[in-house]
Amino acid sequence: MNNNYSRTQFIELYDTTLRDGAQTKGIHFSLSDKLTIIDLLDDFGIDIIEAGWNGANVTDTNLFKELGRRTLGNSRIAAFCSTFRPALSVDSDPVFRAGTAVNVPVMTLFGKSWDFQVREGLKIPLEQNIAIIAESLAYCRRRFDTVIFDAEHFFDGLEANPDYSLAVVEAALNAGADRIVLCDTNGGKLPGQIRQAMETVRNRFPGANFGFHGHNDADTAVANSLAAVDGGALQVQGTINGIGERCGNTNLCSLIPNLALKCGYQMKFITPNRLALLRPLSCRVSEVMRLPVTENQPYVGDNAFTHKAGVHIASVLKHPGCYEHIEPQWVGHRRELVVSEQSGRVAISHKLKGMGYKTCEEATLKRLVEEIKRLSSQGYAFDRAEISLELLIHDMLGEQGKGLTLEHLSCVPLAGIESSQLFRIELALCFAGSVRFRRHFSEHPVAAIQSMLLALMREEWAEFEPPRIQQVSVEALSSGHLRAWVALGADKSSQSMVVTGAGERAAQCLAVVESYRWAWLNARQNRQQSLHATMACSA
Ligand SMILES: CC(=O)SCCNC(=O)CCNC(=O)[C@H](O)C(C)(C)COP(=O)(O)OP(=O)(O)OC[C@H]1O[C@@H](n2cnc3c(N)ncnc32)[C@H](O)[C@@H]1OP(=O)(O)O
Ligand SMILES: CC(=O)C(=O)O
Repeated sequence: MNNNYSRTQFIELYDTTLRDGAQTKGIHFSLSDKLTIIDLLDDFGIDIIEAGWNGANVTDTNLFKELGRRTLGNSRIAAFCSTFRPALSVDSDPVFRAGTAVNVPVMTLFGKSWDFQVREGLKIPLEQNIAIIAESLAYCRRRFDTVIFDAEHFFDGLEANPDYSLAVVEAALNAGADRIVLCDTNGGKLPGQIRQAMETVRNRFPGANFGFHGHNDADTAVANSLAAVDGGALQVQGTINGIGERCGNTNLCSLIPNLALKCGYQMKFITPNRLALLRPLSCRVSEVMRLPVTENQPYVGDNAFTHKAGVHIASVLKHPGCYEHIEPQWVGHRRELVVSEQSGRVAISHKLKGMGYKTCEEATLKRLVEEIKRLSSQGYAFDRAEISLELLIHDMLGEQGKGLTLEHLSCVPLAGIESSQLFRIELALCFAGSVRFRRHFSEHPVAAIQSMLLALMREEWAEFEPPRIQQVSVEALSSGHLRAWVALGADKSSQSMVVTGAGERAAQCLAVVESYRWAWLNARQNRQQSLHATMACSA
């Protein structure tokens, strides 16, 4: 494995998490969410952060007011807006006027570069669209340090009517655009097509600066971005975790390490130390978006360096390079080896060592492997249930009764959230004195409790009593109380428990969790596990 930072060319990173990312179904940024993400991107070392569209919604309007007063350490802020609308003018289009009335260094305008879109979307003559683009860009040229033109649907346009698409690019360059960003707006292109198109524009406009904006509808956005860079694009646009309209945008969490580690491109701020902030960045942005990072997401997902197959684990323990393409710490991740029905003796022996067992006889090891496979065939899943696995191992090695302790639980309203509807809930479970399970949830209390209960069920409990946990739901009552159901039996109605929490919101959360603890104790009484809770509520 080679950590290869060798090329001298700088690639400019343009993040559109807060603009194209905000176009994702289910994602809604508040003002403080946007400010938090801007700080994270700035610390990480993104060159340009597209913050939103002034005037398009209240949050963005307030955001640009706030941004006008701030300075960032590394990044420059871009505002996004369309060219003025055909029936209006630079002076009379209120959307264009508001969109460009911002105190930021970079202005990005998007315009049509596909004749079909001009005819069908704008319903105007092709020449008029070119005039609108030129005039809108010239207006911005006089007001901003950097002006970027996003040529929407450029690749579709180049295929359909190359003369027209290239004429749009020429007009944008002549009007003073610093970068022409070629957009695969419908996200259907493949790397070979992007490479060829890049060659065409580079030959036609030598010396011009191009960028690439890719969508992931054919699952090729990252590959297309790499092809664009290889073809001469100096700027790449994308989002954290690949969010964005429809199937999303180029995932910067994959693209950045590919550019740095695989292709040897340099990015102004992305040193090896900064690259090691990639996974924390991805997780933190996810947390702000209240969406989990997809587990199998390359580089940053939970499973990116998780080994499950017995054969893989046996080799990785000899040399990680046998089944890893880079070292996890380069992107701020860690290696994980999990035990399951896919394990052999090596994986389980490794687990035993980690638990402090110095030796284990071959016959015992074999018995453990067989028992794990037997239980797995009944629906137990140990790869997500480390503590359950450890309880089983202790039992089988004659050390029953080692306690499982709920050590710490706190529920704190998140500072700086204007709605004050969000809580940060922290939960730590200790087993045999060391913390084995820790989770943070930053959510509305109802959602947070659901997540917490489901996580507990999935990871710590359900494996021992698979049929018994049927459903958990939490509901906010109009009285301000929370009501929780924990359905314990095969027949959901017969053993469900209803608990109503009272008091302050944080205390309500704790009341519900306490009720869950009660359910847990009842469900586990046959196993005689002890559960002690110390709860702290700092609300
Ligand atoms: C490729 C991309 O991802 S572009 C992303 C664009 N982002 C968004 O749309 C999110 C934010 N948008 C909004 O909040 C609203 O759409 C606004 C405030 C921008 C505009 O709202 P409205 O004025 O009510 O217009 P509406 O959204 O209904 O329609 C968009 C208008 O822009 C026009 N338009 C679209 N592209 C362009 C362009 N490149 N140049 C000029 N006008 C354009 C459309 O033709 C349409 O006008 P029409 O109905 O007269 O044909
Ligand atoms: C500009 C943009 O978001 C697109 O063309 O997809």
